Order: sequence, then structure tokens, then C-alpha cells
Amino acid sequence: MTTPYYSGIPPAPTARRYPFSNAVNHIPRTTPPTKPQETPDDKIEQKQKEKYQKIGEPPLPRQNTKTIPPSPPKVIVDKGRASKYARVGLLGEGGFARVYEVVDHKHSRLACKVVTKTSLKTKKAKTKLYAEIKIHRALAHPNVVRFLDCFEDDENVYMTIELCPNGSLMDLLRRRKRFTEPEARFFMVQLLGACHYMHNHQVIHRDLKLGNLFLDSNMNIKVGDFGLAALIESPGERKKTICGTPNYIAPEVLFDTANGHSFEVDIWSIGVILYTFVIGHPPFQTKEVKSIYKRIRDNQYEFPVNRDISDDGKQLIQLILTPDPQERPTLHEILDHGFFVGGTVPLTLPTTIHDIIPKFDHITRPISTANLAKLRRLALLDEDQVSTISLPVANSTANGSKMKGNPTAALAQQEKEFQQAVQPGSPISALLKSARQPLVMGSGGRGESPLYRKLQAAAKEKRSSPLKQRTDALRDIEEERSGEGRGQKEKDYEEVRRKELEAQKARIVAQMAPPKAVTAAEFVQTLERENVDPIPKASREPRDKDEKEKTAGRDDKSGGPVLKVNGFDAAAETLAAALGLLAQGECFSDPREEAAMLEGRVFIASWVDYCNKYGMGYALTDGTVGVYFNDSTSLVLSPDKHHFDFIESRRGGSVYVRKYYTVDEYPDPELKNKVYLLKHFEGYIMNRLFGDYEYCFTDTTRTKGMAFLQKFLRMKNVIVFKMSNDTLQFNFYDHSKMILSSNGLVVTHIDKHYNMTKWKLSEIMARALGPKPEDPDEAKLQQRLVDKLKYCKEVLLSIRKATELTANQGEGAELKEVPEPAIVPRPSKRSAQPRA
Ligand SMILES: Nc1ncnc2c1ncn2[C@@H]1O[C@H](COP(=O)(O)OP(=O)(O)OP(=O)(O)O)[C@@H](O)[C@H]1O
Repeated sequence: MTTPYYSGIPPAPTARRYPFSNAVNHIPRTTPPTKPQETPDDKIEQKQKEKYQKIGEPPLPRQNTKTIPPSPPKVIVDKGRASKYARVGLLGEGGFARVYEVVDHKHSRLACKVVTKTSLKTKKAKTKLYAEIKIHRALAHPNVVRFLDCFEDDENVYMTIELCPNGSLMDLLRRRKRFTEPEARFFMVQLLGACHYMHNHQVIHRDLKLGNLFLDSNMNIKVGDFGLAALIESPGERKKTICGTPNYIAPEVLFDTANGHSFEVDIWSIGVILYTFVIGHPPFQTKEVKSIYKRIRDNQYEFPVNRDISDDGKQLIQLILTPDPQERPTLHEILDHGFFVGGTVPLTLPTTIHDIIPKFDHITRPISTANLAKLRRLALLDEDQVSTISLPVANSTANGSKMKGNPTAALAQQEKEFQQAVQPGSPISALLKSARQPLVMGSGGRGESPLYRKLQAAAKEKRSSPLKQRTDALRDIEEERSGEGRGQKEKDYEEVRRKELEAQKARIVAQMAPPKAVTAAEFVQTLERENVDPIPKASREPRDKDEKEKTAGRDDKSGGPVLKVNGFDAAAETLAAALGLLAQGECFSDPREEAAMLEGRVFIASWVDYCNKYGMGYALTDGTVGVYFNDSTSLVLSPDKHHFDFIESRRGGSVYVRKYYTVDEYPDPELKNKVYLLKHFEGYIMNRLFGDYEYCFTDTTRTKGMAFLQKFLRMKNVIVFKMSNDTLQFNFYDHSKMILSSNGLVVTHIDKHYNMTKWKLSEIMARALGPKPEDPDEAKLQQRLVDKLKYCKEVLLSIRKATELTANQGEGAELKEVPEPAIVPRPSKRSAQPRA
């Protein structure tokens, strides 16, 4: 960590984020002007720039000179292909482009990068665009943002690319502060896979950083932004351009300009990224760019003592952040490090990691080993083919004809076209035409570079591996070459995910469910046949004095704490306050919201109403299954299916007493029938109702104190559940749901297609007060959220009124006479049947 490899004073920071001068082999090596770009480092750099300007030092790498471009048309038309894209929302903005979500004629959601033609006047801007199209469109890997097409109209150039709806890892890190090591392993394997693919195809990314790692809908990494990427044309070729983002730049880029740099710069950035994942900020970060460079030169960084990082993790970071590029580990050496092979590796990550620190206690060592192997395969890490002539995909010209002649002639032709296309005044169409030509490389590959040798050695090792493994790999490579590979990989990925989830579900069901899934009618028949009449209609007599004393307020196997119940009032008041302010044009806010956002994960995922005989059964999102029996007692089975809590309400539902047992051992024989029913409910719900929703997970760490249903109430448009965790859930009969947690401060909305969004109440109110979103879907959702909140408030106020009227009449299903609120959010198009 403190071994300086480069000596001397760091050069004046003339390092500019050249987008392209060395990015493609046949592009001129002139120094383009600086490029405006937004990154998390910009603030620091801007300040630093001002300072340098005052003291007469050279400018910093990038400048912020942003102008707001006009919006592209609502319907973007690719005249050449007669395709249309409806613009539905702005995803983000860089220094170079604005990125929109668009929908094509097949209703596929894509991202569309829009660059205004007015910003493409300079040779530098044209060069960057050329590089981005040329290199990016030639790459096809499951962990690289897919480049789809590019076209122009009078105002703009458009690049359609794969949509990454979960933002970038920088956004995620900002929310989460840092990631757990299992998450870091998952992300790293995918990043290593993408990098392995790029390097095998002679591409150096040169700007790997959290802001350029995007997340698809399944939280898989997709490397994007190839504006600084470069091709290594001939063996041992070194790049000389100083480029990158300060925190992530390798020392040889800054301090060894004479020798230049190569693939190892990406490996350095991977080390910075790993450190950032687990520590929460980049290793060399300081307020001033100059001191970042100094720290990079001196290899000066440390592991904060208050961060819990494994020895393997530390060691791997130290190995990667080796100043001498030749000493850095290869991508495979990184993967084979103990950090990966000895640690917990999840196969997938849930989208809930945006807000919640995931737990991986259920992943055993053998599962981790299997997951790592699967992840490696899915990231194509075990394929070592080295491309020396041309990249795949770009094998036809813009007009569809095949590239003819030898590579040298083709290269010369491209160079000529490029030179003409980037001249000031030359039309953008000429640039695009040239950029869409297949990417042609000089012959020779990377035969003499150390990295190439290492890759060859790895490939040789692979060739000597067992026949089947080799055959599988070859088959995959074949698929990839035939153009179906990528689709197939994605299918494989989905398949693995599906199988994993099915296996998980099967494991749970196998433990407790009856051997055969029963239909609702069979279920009732079975109980009748076996003469089970487990639920006394009247509440059970209170336990004897001794038992009460033994159990009340205790938190051990036989007795639990007395729980106090909050009514519906708190949420009603919160909503009334927020909506009242909204009516007056003012915005609601509450300082507790931030912390409250971490709550609200556990709610009802599925339910079944057998109140005509036994009670209400339900499964929670964390894997808990409960039954709220007609006698107002409840049994809740833990997600590990081995423990249960028995809960009785006292004093008309104002307190609850909870006792903890295991399904094999409980003292009260009277519980036998209820446990029997609980198991049946569990089998029924898990087999037939419980879905593979993104918001569901299995919290096997919770073996007692599970959340439980306290009250429920059916109304014309909705069934309302009140949970013990201060959550109120409104399930509308069109299958949409509103979940109010932390007494209404956090609102979770699930639409009828099971898409979940989670909001602070103040966020919804602020949006309602702001301008109407351009995106019609977003505007619709915004209105719907406010309407539904109004409805929920009316329901809660009605309940309060009814409760006052029927005071002392009991709880839960007894509250039948609640008047229907006057306003109804949206009439249900489907039949008013609950899910059961
Ligand atoms: N494929 C994508 N899916 C979803 N959002 C994206 C995608 N690509 C980019 N974005 C969003 O758009 C923003 C700008 O994109 P990007 O960084 O590629 O633009 P740029 O102008 O080329 O950047 P730079 O200034 O680094 O050159 C990103 O920060 C991200 O929020």
C-alpha cells in the first residue's frame, strides 16, 4: 500500500478526458479539446479548476460547460428503417448526451441516447461519437449494454441501446453507502466477465467506474459508455493518451506516459471499484484532484478501521492495486482468489437491495461454490477465444453489404472515410455511415503482450480440462458465433434463476406441506373426513393465573412479550395531514421518513379466506405463513417452517400475548388442531397462491416474533389488513395494492402486474405539487397514488368512526358495518373477487 512505484513529482494535470484520440486505431492522434461531462467527481474538479485558474496552474481534466438542449420529438422516427420510437421519460444526462426511455413498435422498452447535432460541430465531438458507435456496436456480451442501432434526423443523432431500468451502481451506492461482500462478489464476477470479453476482443474500456456500470431489471451489471474505449491493434501496442476519471486512473496512465498503458488499466479500475463497493468511497479520494494523483503515485490508501472487510477482500484489493501493471493479477487470477472461492456468493440479487441490506445466511458453502461456477459460466468467463482480426457482430456495412478485400485495404479505406467525416462542415450522415462500417483490425493480435501470453496459457489449461466441459464451452462459443449466443445466454440465465427459485420453494414445501397439493374443496373435505373441528367459535377461556404469569412479558421458548396494538388512527392522521397540506398547495414532510424507508418490506403477499369455517390464512413477503383463526388467536409459521408463534389477543385486541414453539414440540395439546390447520394453509398457499414476486424473499433468520395479521376488513373495492408491524395494507380487487408502513410515512404501491414502487409520503405529495410529468405513464401513476391515498384515508376514517360506534364489540372481522367511503379510486375493470 505504501510502495511507491513511480517517483518524481506528478506532472501538471494536463490529463484531459480525451474521448477518442487513441480510441480507435485508425483515428488521428491529435489532442481533441476538453469535453464537458457530468460525473460524481465534477464538483471537486470544478472547484479545483477555479483554484488552478486563480493560481495560474493548468486546467483540470474536464470542464462543465453545459447548455440545455431542446427535447427530441415525442415520437422519434428512424426514416431509414421506417421505425418509430415513443419517448416516455428522461433516464439521465451526461456531458455528451441525454438518455431517454423509449418504446418501439413491438412495445419493447429501450434506452435512446440523443446527441444534438449542434453539439457535434467540433472534430473532437464527432470523434467521440464515432468511437462510441464503432466500438460499442461491435460488442455483444451479457454484461455489456447492448448497442442496437443509430440514426439521425435534422436535429439529433440517436443511439438505441439496451435499457437498464435499475440505474447505475453509483446511484445504488449512494442509497446504500456500501455493499456487502456477497453483493460485491456477485457484481465483480459479472464485471470481470465483461472485461474478459472486451480484452479478448482487444478493447480497453479505460473508464470503468461505478457510474458506467448499469443495472438491468434483474440487477445484473451492464458495462456502458464506450466514449473512451480504445482498441489495441498490434501486439504490445501501448496507448499514450491520458484519459479516465481521476479516482479510477491507473498510475501508469498519469506517470508513465513514455511507455504508455494497455489492458492493465482496466484491472486497476476494477481494484478501485472493489474497494469502493465494500468501503463506500474510492481508495484515493480526496477533495483535490492533485492530491488524488499524488496518492495514486504513492499508492497511498488505507482500509478504515470501522469497516468490516474480510482479510481476503483486503488482500485481493492490495494485489490488484499494484503500481507495476505487469505485476497486477490477470482477470482469472482475480477470480481464483480466496475472496471469491472462499466467500458467500449469491446467484442473483433482489431489486430490494436498492433500500435494504440483503442477508445471505441461507447460502451454504456448497451453494456458494455452485453459484460461483454458474456465475462464471453466465458471464462467459470460461471462454478464452482470442479475437485477432475483427470483433463479432459488426460484419456488415451500414447498407448491408459484406466488407470486401483484405483488412489493410479496408482499414485504409475507413481511415480515409473517417478523415473526411470528421472535417468541420462535413455532414453527420457521412460520419454515421462510416461509424457503421464493420470494425476492422490490423492482423497480429496481442501475441507478444504479457496479458496475451497469460490468456493463451489459460486457454491451454482449458483445453486440457475434461472433455465434457470443453464440449460445453465449445457449444456455447458456437452459439455465440452463430448470433444466437447472447439470447441463449439470457435464456440460460432466466432458466437458472427460475430453477433456483423453484428449488427453494420446493425445499420449503417439502419440509412441511402435505405430500400432495390439495384443492380448496379437498382441503375442507379432508378436514371434515378426519372429523377435525379445531376452532371453537367462542374465544378460549383465559389461561390459569400461573400460566399467565409464566408467559406474559417473557421472550423465551414458551412465552413472549406483551404487544401493544396501535389502531388505524396514526396512519389516518398522517394521511389526513399530508392531504390537507396538499389541498392548500403545501408540501408535507416528516424527518422520520428517511429511517422509515428501511421498513415496510414485510406485508401480505398472498391470502386465502376460510372465515366461513376456520379463519384467514396468509403468507408474508418474508416467507412467514400465518392463520388468523375465527377465535381471534393466530399461529404464525416462521420462514424456516420449523418454528411458530401462538398469539392471543387480550383486552379486546389492545394487547397481544405471544408464545414461541417449534412444530415438533409444543406443550398445549389444544394447539394440535391449529398446527394441523396451519400446515394445511401453508401447503395450500405456498403451492397455489404464493408467487415469485420481486418483493418476496425468505428470511430464515427469523424464527420467532414474526409479523402477524391483527385485523382485516372487507369492503366493496378493497380488503384492508392491519399487521402487527404497523403496516396497513389495502388490496384492491383489481389486484393492485397500497401498503402504508411506519404509520403511513412510507407508501408501497403494487400495480396489478405486480410491479412495486416504494415512496416516502412526502415524495408523492411533492410530485403532486410539481409540474405534470412528461411521461404519460408516470403522470397516470402519480395521479393514481394520490387518488388511492385519498381513498385509503377515507377508509381509515370510516373505520375509526365505526370502531367508535361499535366500541367493545371486538376486533377484526367483527368490524363489518363500516360505511363505504364516498370516493372510489378507480373502478375495478375485473370482477370484484379477491385472490384466493
Ligand atoms: N442503458 C441505459 N439505461 C438506463 N439509463 C441509462 C442508460 N445509459 C445511460 N443512462 C442514463 O443516462 C445518463 C447519461 O448516460 P451516459 O453517461 O452514457 O451519457 P454520456 O453523455 O455519454 O456520458 P459521458 O458524459 O460520460 O460521456 C446515465 O448517467 C444514466 O443515468
